[in-house]
Amino acid sequence: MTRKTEIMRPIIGLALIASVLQAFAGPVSPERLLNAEADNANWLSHGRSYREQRYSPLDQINSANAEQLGLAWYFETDTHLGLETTPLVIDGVLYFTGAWSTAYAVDARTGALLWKYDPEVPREKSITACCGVVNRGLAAWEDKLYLGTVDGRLIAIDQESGKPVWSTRTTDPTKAYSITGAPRVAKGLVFIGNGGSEFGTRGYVSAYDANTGEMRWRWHTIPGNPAEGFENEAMEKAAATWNGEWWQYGGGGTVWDAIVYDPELDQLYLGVGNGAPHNRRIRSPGGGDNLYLSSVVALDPDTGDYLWHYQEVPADNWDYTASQQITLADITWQGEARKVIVHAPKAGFVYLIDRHDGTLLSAEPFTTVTWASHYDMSTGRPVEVEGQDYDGEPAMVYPSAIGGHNWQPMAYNPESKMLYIPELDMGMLFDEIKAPDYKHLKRHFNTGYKLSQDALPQPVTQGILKHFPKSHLLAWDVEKAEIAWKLPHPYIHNGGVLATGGNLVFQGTSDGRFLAVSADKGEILWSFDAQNSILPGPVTYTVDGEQYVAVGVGRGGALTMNTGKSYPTENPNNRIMAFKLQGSATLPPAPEPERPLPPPRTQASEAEIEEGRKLFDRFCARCHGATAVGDGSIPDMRYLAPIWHENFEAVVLNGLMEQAGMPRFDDVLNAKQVANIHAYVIERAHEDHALRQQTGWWAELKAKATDLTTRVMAWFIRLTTS
Ligand SMILES: O=C(O)c1cc(C(=O)O)c2c(n1)C(=O)C(=O)c1cc(C(=O)O)[nH]c1-2
Ligand SMILES: [Ca+2]
Repeated sequence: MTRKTEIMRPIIGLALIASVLQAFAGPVSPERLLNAEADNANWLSHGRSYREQRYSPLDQINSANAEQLGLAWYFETDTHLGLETTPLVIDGVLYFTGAWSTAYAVDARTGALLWKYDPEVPREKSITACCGVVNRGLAAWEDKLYLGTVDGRLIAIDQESGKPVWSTRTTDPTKAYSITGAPRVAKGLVFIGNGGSEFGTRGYVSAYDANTGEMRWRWHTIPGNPAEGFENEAMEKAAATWNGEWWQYGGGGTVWDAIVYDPELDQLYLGVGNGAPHNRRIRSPGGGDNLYLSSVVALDPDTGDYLWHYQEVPADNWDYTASQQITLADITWQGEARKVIVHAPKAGFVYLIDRHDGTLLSAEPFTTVTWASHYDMSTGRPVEVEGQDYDGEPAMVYPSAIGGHNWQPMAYNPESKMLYIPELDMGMLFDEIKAPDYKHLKRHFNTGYKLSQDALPQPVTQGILKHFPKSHLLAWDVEKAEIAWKLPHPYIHNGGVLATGGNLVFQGTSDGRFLAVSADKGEILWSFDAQNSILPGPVTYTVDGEQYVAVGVGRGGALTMNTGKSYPTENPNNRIMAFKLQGSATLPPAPEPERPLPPPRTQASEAEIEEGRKLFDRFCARCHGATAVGDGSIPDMRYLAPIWHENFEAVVLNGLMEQAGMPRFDDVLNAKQVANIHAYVIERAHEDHALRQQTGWWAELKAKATDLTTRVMAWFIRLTTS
């Protein structure tokens, strides 16, 4: 080596560091987003980079020192209605969202609040948020952040001040649309979809100018009424795969979570949702694949023109959305280098899809799957199992409508080619409502099967001991298309995943533990008691050279609201918690739950209470929980204070508490029916109270089981208390 190069070396080094620092500071420029994977200090977009792998190379916290992790700080939001957010981390600031589509900015080192932006969503909107008034996060572009609101607005916020810059309506307010997903940004455009298929909507994605909010294009995922003409050729082609008058029911296909830009191939991928109603015989009598339901669709990001699609579940019948996280990877598949989409949606298979043209390379089950035996690789189509379509006969189907994996983010390590999936191994009984009895209700679930606590696996008839609902953290070897290891969790519906270069995988659990797990072996190395369930995906970042891991804590969303609480103390407000090595902050003790005594039993007959139970299952359980066991995010019907019993009818029928988010039900219920629901709720309160009066280990176990539910537990309780 010459003397000159020896002198040059540190100078070049310094210049490199300076240019890297420059690239990684200030507004979130297009270049910064394209290079997000190398920007270890930050978490610039929903899935960390455009490839949405949720992998960070940071290794200061690693499998050798993870047991020294501790709480660095926590930030308490002012609601308890569910936290599904993935925070963005931009130059020392965390930007995240909470219930009612509220956005927050906090100091990444201390958790101190910098600003809060509340878009003031009208509270009556809660009725058409299928799965809670939750929000999964923000997108950043230059000096702005983008927020989708549960009432269907897309809002640009100034990053520094938290003040709105522009706002636009992306949905028709007279229809049951909602937004829970994070917007995505690329090429100066903000992409946003919506939810609402359970109520009967037609899905679409829109692109808006990031600076002005002007709409550039909109692409519907399914055809509308052919008599009104088709928006494009893709819709005309799709219409040939539908029958009947599907547009009367909306048809579905909402893009409520995954939208991913592929900078290498300059394509935009949509995860398209389920059919509306779920029951295909009502939705499209006469059959058909019902394109583009349950498909991954590729569009031209500039124009919204259709490029290709792959339909994972033709003629969806089970709420099998393809909306779940889309991850981009470069792998070797059967000896060839391939650019693939790695997808593990509700239907229970890991799909490898070629990003060039949508060719299916592999589809292998990662959980119990009974609806299809396998995929025919010559056609790319699933082979459905007879009887699983619940045509005439009820059928226990795996996965359930919640899916083998839902919105909880997974993580993919591009070095080891390992995918970490928060899995749910659970089935559900589909019991069809036949076409003449089916009534479409505007503000309520329209599934085409019975919504009942009896939809749960029944121990005797369904071999429950073999098929007790379970949940695992799965390590899936993508190139081998098989499970590498499985970490079982004690309860269902666990949180999203983060993978790091420190041989670690982070995941929160339903029973309130935040875990560091060794990535190679699946061993729990560290665990923290977070006092509440953890559902979203964690993120990691550095400030002043120190690595942090942050995660949202709090119940809410489809599954916890329906299955009840799995944490024994009262749920505190939703929080963001950040951890670091030697972190020494502590949480105040969680309060004990208050359990007011139930009022005297009513005069209602057994038949009336049973009628109340059915109505509760149909209209109330999706938020207040099966068997009226609440998850703590909204009032638990077993522990209502006297004032709510006195005003029960006014609350349920007349919207007395509408401004707090409790919808009115006078469109579907009358006073007599509400009285029956009330009688059922009081009965459940007495059952619960009696259970808690008993002593001994058996009684204790049962009392515990009433909170630590899963609906199977609910069934068990009903059996053992009746
Ligand atoms: O079809 C739809 O429009 C739609 C929307 C959403 C949503 O926006 O949250 C969910 C679902 N479906 C869904 O099927 C589902 O399991 C689900 C879970 C959750 C959640 O936040 O926990 N949302 C949704
Ligand atoms: Ca759905």
